[in-house]
Amino acid sequence: MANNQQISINDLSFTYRHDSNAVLHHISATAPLNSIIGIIGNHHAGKTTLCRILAGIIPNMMAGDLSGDVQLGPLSPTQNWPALNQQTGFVLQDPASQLSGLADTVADEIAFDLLNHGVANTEIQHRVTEVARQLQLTGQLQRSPNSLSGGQLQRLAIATAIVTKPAILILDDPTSEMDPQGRTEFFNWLTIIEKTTILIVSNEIDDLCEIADRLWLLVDGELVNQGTPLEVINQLKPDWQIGTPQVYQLARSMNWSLGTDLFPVNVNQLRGCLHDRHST
Ligand SMILES: Nc1ncnc2c1ncn2[C@@H]1O[C@H](COP(=O)(O)OP(=O)(O)OP(=O)(O)O)[C@@H](O)[C@H]1O
Repeated sequence: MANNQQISINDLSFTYRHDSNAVLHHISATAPLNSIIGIIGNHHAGKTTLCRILAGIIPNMMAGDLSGDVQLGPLSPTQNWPALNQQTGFVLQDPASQLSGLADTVADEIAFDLLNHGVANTEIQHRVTEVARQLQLTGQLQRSPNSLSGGQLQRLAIATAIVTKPAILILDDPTSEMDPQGRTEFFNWLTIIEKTTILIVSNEIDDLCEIADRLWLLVDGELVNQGTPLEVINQLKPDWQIGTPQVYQLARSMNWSLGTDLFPVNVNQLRGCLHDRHST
């Protein structure tokens, strides 16, 4: 039975039009709304395809053979896409491709969707200023989007996605062009967004293990595991070829396990583990 408080994917399979092989095979997964879900996997595992389905781009804008069921709370990408679309911000792998191309300045680009929604001017200015501050674009507001660096473009794409305050944020590899400091700041910032369900594809396994409530692990189009980062990283199989966080590598090499025989995957867990060792 559908649960209005969770994301649930039930026996989802998908094949792109004109292809004979399925990209996603019988995927079933759940997670609570308002949590952070990291989607990880090997090369061409189907992570982007899953994001497109969650955002409703498949099947509403890209065709193919889709079976199974997807619910994001009360809404479904196949049955209630207009309503879901209104509540969803999506950041594509290629940030430039999601900009309007019509705005002269970064400020206008961020304001674009708000203008289309008929939001009042004072509110638009307030939100643009706030989002630019959060994403460190304040100094770029009067520049042309065409003049931005790759990392700044990614931040602009994120700004345009969050300025409408979506309840669901789907981020497909949003930090690939950011420098390490910008990336860490971005991941930290995700944890302070309230009342938002965040689904994020990323190869930055260290950062994901710091912030994600759950990980979904895709290998060759199959969901091979889901759970907390602690569970999923400790249950990796070598032939899946998934990178592990540095904390985990260090803890394994030093044999610093948590009481449960699991090795820590983030700094807090490592701290707890070292504290327990010193106090026994
Ligand atoms: N628009 C499309 N039409 C046909 N096939 C596609 C399309 N987009 C992706 N594919 C194929 O689907 C498979 C999964 O691709 P997808 O981009 O979803 O995986 P991914 O895990 O995000 O990949 P990456 O590791 O490159 O980020 C690949 O074989 C890819 O070639």
